[in-house]
Order: sequence, then C-alpha cells, then structure tokens
Amino acid sequence: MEIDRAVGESSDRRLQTKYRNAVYVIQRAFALYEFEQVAFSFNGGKDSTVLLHLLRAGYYLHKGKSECFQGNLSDSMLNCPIRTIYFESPSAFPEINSFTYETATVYNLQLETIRLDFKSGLEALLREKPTKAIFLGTRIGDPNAVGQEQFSPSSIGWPPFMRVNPILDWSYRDVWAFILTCKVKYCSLYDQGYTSIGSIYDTVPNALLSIVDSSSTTEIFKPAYMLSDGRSERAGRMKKLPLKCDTACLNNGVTNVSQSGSFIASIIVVGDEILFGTAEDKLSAVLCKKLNAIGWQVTRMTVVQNDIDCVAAQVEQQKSTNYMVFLLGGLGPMHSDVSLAGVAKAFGVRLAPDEEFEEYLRLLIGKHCTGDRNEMALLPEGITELMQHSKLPVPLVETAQTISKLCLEFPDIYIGCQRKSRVGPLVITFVGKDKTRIELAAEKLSNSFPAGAFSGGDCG
Ligand SMILES: Cc1cc2nc3c(=O)[nH]c(=O)nc-3n(C[C@H](O)[C@H](O)[C@H](O)COP(=O)(O)O)c2cc1C
Ligand SMILES: Nc1ncnc2c1ncn2[C@@H]1O[C@H](COP(=O)(O)OP(=O)(O)OP(=O)(O)O)[C@@H](O)[C@H]1O
Ligand SMILES: [Mg+2]
Repeated sequence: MEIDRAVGESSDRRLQTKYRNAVYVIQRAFALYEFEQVAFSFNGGKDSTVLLHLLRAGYYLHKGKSECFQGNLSDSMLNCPIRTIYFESPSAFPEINSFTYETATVYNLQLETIRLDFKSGLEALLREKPTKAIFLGTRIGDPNAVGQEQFSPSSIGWPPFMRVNPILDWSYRDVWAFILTCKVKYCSLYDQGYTSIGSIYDTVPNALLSIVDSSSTTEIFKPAYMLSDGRSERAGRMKKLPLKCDTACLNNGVTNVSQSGSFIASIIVVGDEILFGTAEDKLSAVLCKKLNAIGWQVTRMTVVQNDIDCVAAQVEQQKSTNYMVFLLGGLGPMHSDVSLAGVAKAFGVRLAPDEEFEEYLRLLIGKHCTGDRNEMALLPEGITELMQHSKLPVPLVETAQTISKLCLEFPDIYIGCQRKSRVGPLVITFVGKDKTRIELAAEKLSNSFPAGAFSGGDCG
C-alpha cells in the first residue's frame, strides 16, 4: 500500500513512530466498532487530509489480517469506503469545497454533506444512522483539543459518540512531513500561505510566510510547509476573543456595571467535594465580603464539577455579562484540576507552557518540582497575565503524584484532596460503594508516607 511503503522507506524515524501509533489507534477503532457505525469527519483541511490517508492505510492493514489470509486482497482495498461527513458552510473557501468533493470521489468515500452547525448536524446524523465513533483530525495544539485523548467521548451536552483522534500528538511539522513524504494532494490554499483554514471571514494567509518583494503590487506568500515554528500555525486565523485573564479571575475588558454604578462580578467554584457535600466552600464568602467592601456587586455564585466542559460552559456564560469572573478551585496538578483547561476551552485557545509561571513555581516549590516540565505551568496561551501575589497557593504537588497513581489503581473510587486553610492539613476524601476497596485505597496511600503522616478520618 503506497502510504505504508512511503513512510516505511523514508529515513524520518520520528514520522515512522507517529505513523505507527496513529495507524494502531485506527486499527483499534476498526476492531472495536462495526465499520458501518464509524464515520470520518473530513473538511479538506491539512489535518483531515493526513487522517484520510492514515485511514486508508489502517483499513488496508485491518482488512489485510483476515482477507490476505484468504488471498483475495483486491485493489479496491486501497480505498477506505468509510462513511464521511462534511459540514459545508456558506462561508467555506471554494477551494476547500472543491478539494473536499474531488478527494471524496477519488478515494471512493461515502460522503454525507451536512448543512447545519456541528451540534445539530451530529444530532440529526445520529438520529438517522447509528454512529458509535467519529474520526477527527484534531491535534494537541488546537483550542478544542484541550482535555482530549485519542479516544474521548463527546462532551456533555453533545450527542453521544466516541471522538477518535489518531493524530492528536502530531505536530505541525509531522503533518507536513507526512504529506510531503507520501506526496499526497492537499488543498491549494496551503501553497498560498494559509497554514490553518477556517472560514473566508476569519482566515488570511499567515503573515510569517509573507515574501517581501517591493517590485510586486500584490503580497506573495511562501507555502504552508515552510512555516518553521508550528506554534504560529493559527496566526492567519482571527483570534476569537482578544481578552485578558489571570489564573484566578477573568476580566472582560468590558465595563459591566450595575444600575447603581458598581462593578458586577461572579464567582465560579470548581470542586466535586463541594457537590458531594464533603467539603465546604468558605473562600467565596470571604471573597464576596471583600468585593462588597470595595463597592462591587457579586451577582452570582456557581459550583461546578471537575469537568472541563462544565467549567468552559460556565466561563463562557459568565464572561459576557460580568466585569470580573473569579474562578476558585481546580487549579492544582491533579488530573481532576481542570479549571485552567476549562478557561482555555472557553476562550478558544490551547494550554501552553508559561516560562514566567514555571519560574515562579520553581521558586515556590523548589526541589519538589519533578520531571522536565512542570505540568502546572501550563496556562491558557496568549490571554494570560500573571499578577504578583505575595503567596500563591499551590497545594498538593508532591502528594498529587501518589494520589494520581492511586486514582488509576482504584478507578471505582473517587479520590479528592483539598486544604481547609492555607496552613491546615490536607484532607483526602475517598468515596465509593465498596467499603473494603476504600479501606484498601486508604491503606495504600498511608503506606506510601512515613508513619504518623496521616490522622484517621471519618467513614461514611
Ligand atoms: C465530528 C465533530 C465532533 C465534535 N464534537 C465535539 C464535542 O464533543 N465537544 C465540543 O465541544 N466540540 C465538538 N466539536 C466542535 C469542535 O470542537 C470545533 O469547534 C470544531 O472542530 C471547529 O474547530 P475550529 O474552530 O478549529 O475550526 C465537534 C466537531 C466535529 C466536526
Ligand atoms: N466543516 C467540517 N466538516 C467536517 N469535519 C470538520 C469540519 N471542521 C472541522 N472538522 C474536523 O475537525 C478537525 C480539526 O479541524 P481543523 O480546522 O483544526 O483541522 P483541518 O481543517 O483538518 O486543518 P487546518 O488546521 O489546516 O484547518 C478536522 O480535521 C476535521 O476532522
Ligand atoms: Mg480547518
């Protein structure tokens, strides 16, 4: 199969590894779901073009296992007649439209064009045909990739299906290495300096690819594969929200004042423990008092679960009507600390390492900081500004590693941590149906620390 051969014969070891992993994810999906119940979300963009050829390779290898055996692999196997969905919008580039339709014909894709927004379109699709899984060309740098894995169920509030993201860990460079190595056709806009393509209203060629030519009256651009720093891939796409926020509060840049002339604020508290009733949120009361004392008006306090989409939905809703939105909780290093990821999602940006914050954390937690990169130093990219605090509460860094491992070992038990006050003890909560399992988890945790580190707790 030409794709498999081209990658195999190249000398790019990194590409070979990425390719093998992506094809493995695709084969897993084909093994898990009936072929008729999976779909490919194709929009003619470079990422979905890469995915198309990976799907062809994955399908060929998947089929090959059973059918090669019977010796009847035909040429048609080189195509992957997968159900393919394209959300066509009136604001799509004509080049994207024509590339999508031509490609579908060349590769024998079963194209279903949907002329609705993503959510309504998917609801209609699922009503008409059982669809268990959808392949997407989402990559880790995309704003909507925040919190996703190679297999991620659709978000709360979306119709239920599995999002399969075989190229989630691919970089911009990997995408172009694949396209150029396999010599596959791509949309012509990428040769005109476009590096990521949205609608005709929000996408222009990437200024970093502009060629300065004083003799020419029109601006000329280098092709997309010449962009050396993939982090600027979206530089040609208008930012959705040029707003500012810091790690705890989001300032709209809009003067939202009440009729009485005071600033309006709202508070979002993130924490499963509060919703379980095992912890109390005392911080919001203190914050309300302080804000009232300086003449502000707090109009809403909301408690949400530790869930990226719940946080994102709340932030999205609150930021348009408040001068300031305060976010409390969920800012630590645990897998359940999703506040920043939720903010990133609401603002349509990715989480990226922030050197200043990393430095700050290093000073604060010093030798407890392990690994090459401190995962806590990831902040919503481009919209974050750090404010100087005399003390930034960064709890649980060391304990968190042990607890994260415990969470994996005891998926049937909810394990959460919080501090009642900045100097007080760390409270670890175990919630589950099986008391023996809870006791086992608690014992494991306590054995990982020196004797006397824990005092007993309540069992309810
Ligand atoms: C097939 C498909 C499934 C999607 N599923 C979800 C979802 O579960 N949750 C969500 O927040 N967005 C979902 N989206 C929307 C995407 O996250 C994103 O908004 C879209 O791909 C546009 O990306 P862009 O703004 O980078 O062009 C889905 C989109 C498609 C095409
Ligand atoms: N209009 C659409 N129809 C079908 N699938 C879509 C559509 N828009 C986005 N997708 C899916 O979401 C993925 C991510 O979109 P995104 O725009 O980031 O990537 P792309 O379009 O493939 O490449 P580029 O970043 O260069 O635009 C796509 O690869 C595709 O699977
Ligand atoms: Mg695109």
